[in-house]
Amino acid sequence: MKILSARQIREADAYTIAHEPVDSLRLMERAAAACAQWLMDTYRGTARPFYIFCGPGNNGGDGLVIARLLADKGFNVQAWLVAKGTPSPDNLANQARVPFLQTIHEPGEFPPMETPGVIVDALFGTGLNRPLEGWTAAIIHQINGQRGRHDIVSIDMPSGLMADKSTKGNPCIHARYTLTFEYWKLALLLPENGEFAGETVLVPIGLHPAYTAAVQTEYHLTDMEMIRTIYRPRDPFAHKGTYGHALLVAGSYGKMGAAVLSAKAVMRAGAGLLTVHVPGCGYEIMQTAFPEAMCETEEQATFSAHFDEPFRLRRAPEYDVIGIGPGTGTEPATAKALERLLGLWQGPMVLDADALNILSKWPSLLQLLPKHCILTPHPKEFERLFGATGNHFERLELLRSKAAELEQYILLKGRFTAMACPDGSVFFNPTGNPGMATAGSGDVLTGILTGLLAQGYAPKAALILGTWLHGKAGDLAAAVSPEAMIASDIIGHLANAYAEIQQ
Ligand SMILES: NC(=O)C1=CN([C@@H]2O[C@H](COP(=O)(O)OP(=O)(O)OC[C@H]3O[C@@H](n4cnc5c(N)ncnc54)[C@H](OP(=O)(O)O)[C@@H]3O)[C@@H](O)[C@H]2O)[C@H](O)CC1
Ligand SMILES: [K+]
Repeated sequence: MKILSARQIREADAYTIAHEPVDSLRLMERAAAACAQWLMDTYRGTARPFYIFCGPGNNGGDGLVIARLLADKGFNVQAWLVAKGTPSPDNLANQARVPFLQTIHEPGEFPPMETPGVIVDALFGTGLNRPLEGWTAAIIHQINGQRGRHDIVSIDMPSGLMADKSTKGNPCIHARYTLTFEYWKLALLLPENGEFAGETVLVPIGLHPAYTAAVQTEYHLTDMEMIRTIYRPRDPFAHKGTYGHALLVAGSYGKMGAAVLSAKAVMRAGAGLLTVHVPGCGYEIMQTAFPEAMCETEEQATFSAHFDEPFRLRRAPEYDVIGIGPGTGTEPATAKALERLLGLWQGPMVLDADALNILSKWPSLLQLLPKHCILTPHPKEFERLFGATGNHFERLELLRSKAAELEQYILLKGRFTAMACPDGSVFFNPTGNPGMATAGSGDVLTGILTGLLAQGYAPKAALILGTWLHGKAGDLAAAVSPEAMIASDIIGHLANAYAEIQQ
């Protein structure tokens, strides 16, 4: 699913009006009707009144139409025009059709709204072109002050957020729900805005599909159609060699759990064969905890500078992919081992956790990486690798530029994990939940990605499919209890996540 900028959304709007028998007033009617329907479906039977705040532009116009449609259906509705600036023509036309419309001229006129109800925020949408200040900012603060008593539902965007620029630190509505039209907006996917958007609901309003098909965008949200295109069903004549041989380098004294979790995920993702390379202290743990994996060891409790000996150059061609990092530690000897490994190996690779921490301690190693590896930092690891940024739009830009410059796939973990590709495109992943913020969750993702690469998925396909599977399995695990779920539960639900693709 493409993510469009505010400018592209305006173009989609204009294209639809030019190529369909629909004018802008009717398009507003369509959008508002979809919102009114959602509000009725969600709040029917609650007897909650609707308090609708309308701005001067077309977002306010949507609010006016919503007010009329809800009132026509017999709901208890009050609507206010927050009057500043010249209204748009479609806004003006709809003002005349809401006889109960009142006007707020200054913050002192903010209404009492005694009965707990639903505040509809239709102040500003994708037309917001500068931060809110002065008395509009004061109205925003007053609405936010009502959060305990009323649900706040924002139309298209929480007022105060710009669709594709940072508004960090500026006044913004804190919505419980955001009903956004037709396309996801970049701002709704970035963590700095998570507290404002609440739960985002995508509301189709019938914009012309030809525009969407043709428009070029760097940003995408993974959807089921994409996942079904990537997923390859198994060949009935397959044998274990068909699905590749992965090498996982993981674990150290006290951190063998990371290696075990990651190893299980490699196999559950579908790899044919797995060898796990662990320090000697982990041999029995690995063989006992996960007999499906082969295990090779070295003497030390961490990886030694002689890592290339057990790994052995002559054996390198046996492997289809190497996953490295979970629980390895960042001892200088382990860094040396990674350096040697990079001298031996130029195939597919996943680098996570301590492998990334080693890269940030010794950045020259970044240049030794084979092209098109997958790097999976969480925000702190990302910052250690590439530096801090002022806001999450800047961080996204840094992610994109580093993926292009280094010719690597870089996955930045978050609610909507962002996956940057060397060609400049970025895919956001919609699956996952806060229950996955639990120890070992990242080790499982490393295993899944390694397992998919082993099977011959290209890095971009493995990245998009693997991240989706990880989040989906997490969602299935969290369905029982997000608090009680642990990383092993994600592995336990991978089969069901695959089953969702096949439905
Ligand atoms: N996507 C679609 O196809 C459809 C979208 N709809 C709705 O339309 C809005 C976008 O409407 P638009 O009129 O372009 O913009 P807004 O309503 O969001 O805001 C414009 C008005 O706000 C003023 N403005 C902008 N920034 C500020 C600010 N910081 N402080 C105060 N006022 C501000 C602006 O005034 P100017 O002074 O800049 O001229 C405008 O008055 C979209 O979000 C949807 O809700 C359609 O209804 C259906 C199709
Ligand atoms: K809004």
